[in-house]
Amino acid sequence: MADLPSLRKKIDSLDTTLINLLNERARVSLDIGNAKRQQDTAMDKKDVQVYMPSREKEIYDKRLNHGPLNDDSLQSIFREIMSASIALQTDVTVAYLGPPGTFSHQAAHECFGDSVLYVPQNQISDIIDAVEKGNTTYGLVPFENSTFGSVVETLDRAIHTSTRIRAETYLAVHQCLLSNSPLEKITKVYSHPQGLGQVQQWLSTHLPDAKRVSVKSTAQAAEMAAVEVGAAAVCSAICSELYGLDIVARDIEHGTSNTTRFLVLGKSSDKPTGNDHTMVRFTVDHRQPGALCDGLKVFKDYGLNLFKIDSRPSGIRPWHYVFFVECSGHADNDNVIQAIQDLNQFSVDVQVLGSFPNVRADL
Ligand SMILES: O=C(O)C(=O)C[C@]1(C(=O)O)C=C[C@@H](O)C=C1
Repeated sequence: MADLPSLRKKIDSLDTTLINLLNERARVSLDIGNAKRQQDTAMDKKDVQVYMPSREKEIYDKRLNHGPLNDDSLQSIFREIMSASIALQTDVTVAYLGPPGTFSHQAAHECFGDSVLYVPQNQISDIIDAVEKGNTTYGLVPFENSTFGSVVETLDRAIHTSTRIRAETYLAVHQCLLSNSPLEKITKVYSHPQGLGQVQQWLSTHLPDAKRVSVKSTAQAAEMAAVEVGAAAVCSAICSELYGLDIVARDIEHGTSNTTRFLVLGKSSDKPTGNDHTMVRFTVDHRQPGALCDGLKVFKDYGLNLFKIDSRPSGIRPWHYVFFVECSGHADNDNVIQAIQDLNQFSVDVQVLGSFPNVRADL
């Protein structure tokens, strides 16, 4: 084997080649950005889409990794290459549920990397407002958790939105109990309702008498617990350093594989990849017997698989609901177009909330 100085010389030379290649790639990315702007002259320049989940999936899927780097390491490296790439094409901002240290912050970072600007928002509806008003390029919202279910704040705001889903991303969620008081002195526990829901069994066993207080986010809970004796927060371990709190207990979520699914929102969806999902929102006239059943049957008629159904009160009158349905396919696919057309016969206010590449290997 060669000696250390000559191996390091080899690394130096490879680094120079890598930097040159990365800059060559960056120049092509700048050209892509200009081509996108020229393609759609009618579009407000601000609205040109630089984040292309369909293209990223293609890049990740076709990469032939012969090692010794493992796939996860390579994925992280490419994540940062593409983060720098989109930031070259335009100034990208991503709104997320703040303050820093929330699981949303981590999910946004895993999706967009280091080179974009993250803008914390006080509540989920503010994220959607920011995308709608054009105050941010993209927004990331929590959609559902594998343990505690749908994030109702997201659904309720999604009843009235002109934003479109552009991508989905999943994050493994490990909840911790953070406090500057020992467990036996904790009388109050702050968290987002999802955080409290995911750890309710643990709290019932270990802190049955502590008051549970819902706040706007897990990191806000940490901020509050940091200035109150006897208070704790259910949040990410990252908040320990960020807000100066001790980790009293780790991994207190119920069950295994606690995972949260997030949606990336923008002004438009991306193009089909061949493995996409579409989210549709509609209401039915419940005085018409079988209206919901007939509405759902159209998906079967066109060979579309259904993955998720949610309903939320419409806010129009009591016992009137808005339905959210997630099906296979892309809104530009013929069978999805036809299914939506038929759905209009059985329901009102049908709205496609967006199509996005499916990133789950099991679907
Ligand atoms: O192909 C594009 O549309 C690009 O903008 C280039 C590029 C890349 O760097 O490869 C950049 C960001 C996108 O999310 C996907 C791909």
